[in-house]
Amino acid sequence: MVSTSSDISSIKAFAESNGASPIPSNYHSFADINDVADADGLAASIPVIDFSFLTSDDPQIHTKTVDELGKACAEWGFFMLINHGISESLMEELMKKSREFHDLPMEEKKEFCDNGDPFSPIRHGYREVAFEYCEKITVIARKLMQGISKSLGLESSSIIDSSGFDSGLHFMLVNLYPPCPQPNLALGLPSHSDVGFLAFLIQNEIGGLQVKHEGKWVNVNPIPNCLVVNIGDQLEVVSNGSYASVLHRAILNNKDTRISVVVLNGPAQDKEIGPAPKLLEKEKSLFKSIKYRDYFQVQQKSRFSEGRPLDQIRNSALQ
Ligand SMILES: O=C(O)CCC(=O)C(=O)O
Ligand SMILES: [Fe+2]
Repeated sequence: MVSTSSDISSIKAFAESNGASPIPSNYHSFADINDVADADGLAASIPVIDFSFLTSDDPQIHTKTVDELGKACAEWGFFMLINHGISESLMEELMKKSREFHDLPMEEKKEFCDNGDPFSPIRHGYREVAFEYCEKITVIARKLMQGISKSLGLESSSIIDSSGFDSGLHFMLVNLYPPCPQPNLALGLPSHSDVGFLAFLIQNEIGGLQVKHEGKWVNVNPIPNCLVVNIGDQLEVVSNGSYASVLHRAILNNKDTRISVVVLNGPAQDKEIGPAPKLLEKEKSLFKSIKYRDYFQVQQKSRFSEGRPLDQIRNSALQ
């Protein structure tokens, strides 16, 4: 259920206290709720990338995996990453702490908002676990960005260097979806694409993520312990549209609470991000260059609206 931070409490309280009654009409989602997933067969063909092959010293294995990565980005904008090296226990601990955070009394949660540094008041060791996990994700993201650059025919460090990735804006979202008495009337998160280069998602054992593929919603049933990785808007821009930032959404169920943790990696805020110049030697530029900070504002304002935020920086066909 989409909400501002001020009404998160009411959704959770509603789910906990009054779960059997109809959901308030302001949570009804009319846009694409009836556009149900009808392509379960496709779920089996979601690409799987083996991270240990990408980082292999064997040039043949590495090159083959770079090709597979490029294909996954071009055809799906999305893949499951296995053998990424993050321990099962760290991922479990992160999910546990995330649940504990959502279960804190509202008063205690408010301290997170009131304090300028969202991490400073975190109790129960959440900060340490979240930092450790995010650091590991950033190392993986860096390697993937190198592979993705190569798959586009660019130098491996090209996107990292030109975007200021190493001082980039990276952040973590922790989503909680309580059981919804009428999951056919509401969405957990409406269709959207993510800002930045790559988004990494893990979830508890409850499914709900769907991606749009060839016009159809496809259920994503992650392989245990894999990272679900999707392309964000800035990679679509840098690749000049070759790797589209995938539309995805979260659906609800009426039985179990679902949690997902998403880490987004992106450029430095003051960097102008546009299509890679080398690609424009042979192609027309599909996007205007814009500072990441400014795009971020655009994206936050229109994230769940009808048109896509990327449309606002798309060059018109007439140009
Ligand atoms: O919870 C999910 O499956 C999707 C979360 C998501 O897309 C997001 O936080 O941007
Ligand atoms: Fe997302």
